Amino acid sequence: MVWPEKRKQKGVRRLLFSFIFAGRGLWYVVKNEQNMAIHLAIAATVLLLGLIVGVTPLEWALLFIITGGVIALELVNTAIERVVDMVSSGYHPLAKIAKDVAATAVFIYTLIAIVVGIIIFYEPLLDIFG
Ligand SMILES: Nc1ncnc2c1ncn2[C@@H]1O[C@H](COP(=O)(O)OP(=O)(O)OP(=O)(O)O)[C@@H](O)[C@H]1O
Repeated sequence: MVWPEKRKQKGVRRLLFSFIFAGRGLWYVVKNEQNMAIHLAIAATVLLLGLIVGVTPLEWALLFIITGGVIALELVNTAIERVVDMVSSGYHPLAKIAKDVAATAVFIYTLIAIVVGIIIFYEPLLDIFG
């Protein structure tokens, strides 16, 4: 099913509606999920740190992949949580598995992001503060 306000649109306007819906989704998660605020603050800090220490183009690419990846996974995690809440009333073992697995995906990617961040920033920060 396509939402009526988008179905009416064609071409570029339809694309524009997709961006508007995506923006609403992002805004919803930022407003309602404390974890997302934390992820965004860390992403901003990491990118600022990248500017300060002057990372290479390849390192910039990695930083965007890890920070964007954590944010994208948190969005998918929230979407899964909402769908599970919508279809399950009360406690259900499958609801628990779905939410736990989705949360684990965010957790594992976050751990990987931390390791990549340490690899990139360890030496430059040691040079500055060591
Ligand atoms: N309907 C349910 N049935 C069984 N277990 C559930 C159900 N809803 C949540 N749980 C369990 O409680 C945990 C927390 O669920 P919740 O919906 O609060 O997710 P959360 O990760 O804390 O969400 P948020 O990111 O909004 O804080 C889940 O990981 C799951 O183990």
